[in-house]
Amino acid sequence: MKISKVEVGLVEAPLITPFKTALRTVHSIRNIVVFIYTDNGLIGIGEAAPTHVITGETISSIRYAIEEVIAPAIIGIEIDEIALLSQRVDACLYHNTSAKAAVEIALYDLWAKQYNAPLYKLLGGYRKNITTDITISVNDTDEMVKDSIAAVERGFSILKVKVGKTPAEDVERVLAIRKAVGPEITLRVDANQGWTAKEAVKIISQLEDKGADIELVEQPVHYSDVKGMQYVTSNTYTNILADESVFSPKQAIEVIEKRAADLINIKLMKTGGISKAQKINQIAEANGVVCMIGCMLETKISVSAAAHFAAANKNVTMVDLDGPSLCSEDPIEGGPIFEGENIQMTDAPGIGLLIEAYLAR
Ligand SMILES: C[C@H](N)C(=O)N[C@H](CCC(=O)O)C(=O)O
Ligand SMILES: [Mg+2]
Repeated sequence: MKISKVEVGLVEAPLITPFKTALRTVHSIRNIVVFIYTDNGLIGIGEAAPTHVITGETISSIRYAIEEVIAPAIIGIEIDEIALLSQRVDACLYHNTSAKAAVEIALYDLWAKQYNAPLYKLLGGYRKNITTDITISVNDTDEMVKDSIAAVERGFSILKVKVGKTPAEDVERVLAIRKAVGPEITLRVDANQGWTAKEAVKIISQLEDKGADIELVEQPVHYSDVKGMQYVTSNTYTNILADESVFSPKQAIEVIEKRAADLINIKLMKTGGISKAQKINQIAEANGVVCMIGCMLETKISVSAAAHFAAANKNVTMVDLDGPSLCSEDPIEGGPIFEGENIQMTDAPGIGLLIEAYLAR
């Protein structure tokens, strides 16, 4: 079963409310979708999010990378040579991790379909259900409190609170949300690189002292400031989660060796797909570091692949796969079932999406 054709298109989905972080504001999702065909008629699907502020990629760069560079490197190869295919995708160009992820997701979708098995079972099959958090965009405190209450009313028990845009107001923001949602709700805080190391220590210490009861703080400082993150990690009690600082297995090793963070956020759009995500998770697990699976602004296509990766791996204990929950419409049917905070795996082959129905629309 050989790869015969690679096609690239667009997938669009409106967001319920604008998505705002310290890095950007987005009003609707517009991502690349990739279809990979085999000579016996199977189709694999993948998706790439153009998160230029984090991966440096745009719609045009992803399209070019897939059509002009990655596709020629994989056409004609047998789908069961999955390690060779991953190596080809990785080696044919530098960086461009989301473009690589879209292709690798489609390849793994095909690989599992070939065995008529759901991908999460072939990757390890550790669990059938996972629980995602939901993002609260950074806004004025009152709006964030309102959004947090609405998220809890939708059934979410874990909130990922975005901060870092106006650091002087961040303690007030988080404390107001804690007061509004009560002690039972888990709060994660994501600064998206918005603080300096000293600011981070001051803000996190105040949150600790004032009883905000935060589960973790994600990427407090600039992605390249590994020493700064180490300073934050060693001068606070709260768990620090590395996000933008870890794209590759090598960066994971550096962060772990330097004790620059307590936890690692793995995203397929940063790793270039599933094979490197597996490697980072194994490195982390061997060093006693647990991982989060995260996403960019992604639809159910690539988030489904991330859910399969998370369900497969015991060491992935935290889930931030809220892309579909942030959208007012689902672009595609099938795949894992997203119901509020619960994501339930199914036995459908591959990542489980109904590609033919999507293409026929
Ligand atoms: C969507 C997800 N919950 C999230 O917050 N991801 C961000 C980056 C997303 C983006 O800017 O597209 C993160 O974890 O930093
Ligand atoms: Mg983050």
